[in-house]
Amino acid sequence: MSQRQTIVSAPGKVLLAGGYLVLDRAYTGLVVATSSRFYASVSDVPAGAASVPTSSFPSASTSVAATPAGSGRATPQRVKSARVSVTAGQFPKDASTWAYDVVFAGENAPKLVPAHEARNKFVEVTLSNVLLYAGERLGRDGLARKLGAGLDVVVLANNDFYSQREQLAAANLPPRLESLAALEPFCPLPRPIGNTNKTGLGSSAALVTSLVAALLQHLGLADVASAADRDEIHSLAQAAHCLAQGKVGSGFDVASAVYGTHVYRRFSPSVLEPLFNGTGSVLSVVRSDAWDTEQRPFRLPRGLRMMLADVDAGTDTPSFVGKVLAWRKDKPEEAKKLWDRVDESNRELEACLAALVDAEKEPSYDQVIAEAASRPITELSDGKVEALLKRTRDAILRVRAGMQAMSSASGVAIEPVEQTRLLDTCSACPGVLGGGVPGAGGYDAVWVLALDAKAPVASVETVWGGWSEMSVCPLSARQSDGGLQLEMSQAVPGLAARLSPA
Ligand SMILES: Nc1ncnc2c1ncn2[C@@H]1O[C@H](COP(=O)(O)OP(=O)(O)OP(=O)(O)O)[C@@H](O)[C@H]1O
Ligand SMILES: C[C@@](O)(CCOP(=O)(O)O)CC(=O)O
Repeated sequence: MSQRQTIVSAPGKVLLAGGYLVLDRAYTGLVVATSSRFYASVSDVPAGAASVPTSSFPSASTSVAATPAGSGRATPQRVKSARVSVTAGQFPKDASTWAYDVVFAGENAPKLVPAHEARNKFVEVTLSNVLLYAGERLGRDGLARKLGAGLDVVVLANNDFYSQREQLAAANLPPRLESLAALEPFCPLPRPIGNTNKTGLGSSAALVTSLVAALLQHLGLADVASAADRDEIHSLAQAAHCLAQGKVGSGFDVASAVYGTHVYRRFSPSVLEPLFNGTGSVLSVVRSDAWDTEQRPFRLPRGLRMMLADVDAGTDTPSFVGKVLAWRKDKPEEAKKLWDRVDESNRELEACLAALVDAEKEPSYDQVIAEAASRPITELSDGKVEALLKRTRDAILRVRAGMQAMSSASGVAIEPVEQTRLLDTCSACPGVLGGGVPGAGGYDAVWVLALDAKAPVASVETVWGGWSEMSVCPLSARQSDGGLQLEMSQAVPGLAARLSPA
């Protein structure tokens, strides 16, 4: 008999503008969700296939869930054991399955006892927080009933989340968009996740968010189609992602995984304090009135296309955030002026894109876009749409100038000169509005905003393909407006095959 299955997907992210600023609630960031998605599929373990109700590894005293406030120090009681396993479907199986027995301590608090030695912090912290939340809502017996013999979870990411250079080379394919389309969906990767190169689309945020949403949907605790439930999923996913990271970032990546493309204003980090210091329960934090995050609607205009590339400069981009923030603390007045200037450019870019969205209703809009695709943007006439395209190009250049100023002031290579050369060359192609380094910047990736037509896309691809200073490999993702989505396995190419047992 086939088991009940729930699949939820969450998009990847690109922070077009607002890197560093978005860490501060005074500023916002322009985050674009990608068409590349992360999928979490949850199925019931068939009754009778339950694990032996004791775990051989390790003892229950090493269980991983934080005990929620007020639940006491009761020793876990093995009133009922369900096995929850998570498998990263495209990675080598022996190193990519994480399994836990769920045991109950005190009144409602479920704990996870690892069933194997393999550990994955993001998976583990997410599962434990979802179960704590579910235990609080359903009570111990209610949750035990819902879990039954357990849950089998499979997570799969679109190819874009991981570098496909090796797969392309193995298939003798050049790093071009058409080659990416020739790779099989959810292409198997040869090494465990920790030894696989990621591309910056936010795999951990998309993993945590899709996992939280799929589990809550499967347990009947949320409906991803409901706006109120999405907010609750968002708060729980932010909490789990921050706990797994051991720090509180801005959270724009989790927000875009939930809500899709938008203008993001962060939550006050203090909302999560009770979880970090063990004074509050997961449910009380998720339902706290202190969540003050904001999402302003925003999308890219019709006829524009976001292109992405994974850059391999042979240089590891270290974590820049600490250094930039240290500089900001050291030079508060200089930093405030710079932050305000960058913010002005970011808001100008948002305003230009919004004005273009508004201009979509002009009868000439599509024709102007089609004609502009074969000409340098600077040479366009002063018609309404043409002028908006030129203004958008200027705004992108100003955003980049701000990031370059941040680089030289803080001594951190946010837009390194190698990236400046690449971006300037792309920006000179016909039909290209401009580009930038996403998020924290560095050597790892670039985005380009072009008119969505053959000529600009081909010109940018040619620049990338011939670039010798660094290896530039396109990603197949484009922009997408949507956030969390309930999925049917048959409707996603390659998904059903990857989900069915070999
Ligand atoms: N397919 C997957 N299955 C299970 N866990 C995954 C998967 N992909 C990523 N992860 C988890 O996310 C971690 C990587 O998170 P980290 O925060 O270091 O990167 P990231 O910022 O999300 O990277 P990127 O933005 O480049 O995707 C991995 O160590 C693993 O725990
Ligand atoms: C520097 C920062 O503002 C953006 C980091 O973005 P990314 O992970 O490099 O895409 C940090 C954050 O927002 O948490």
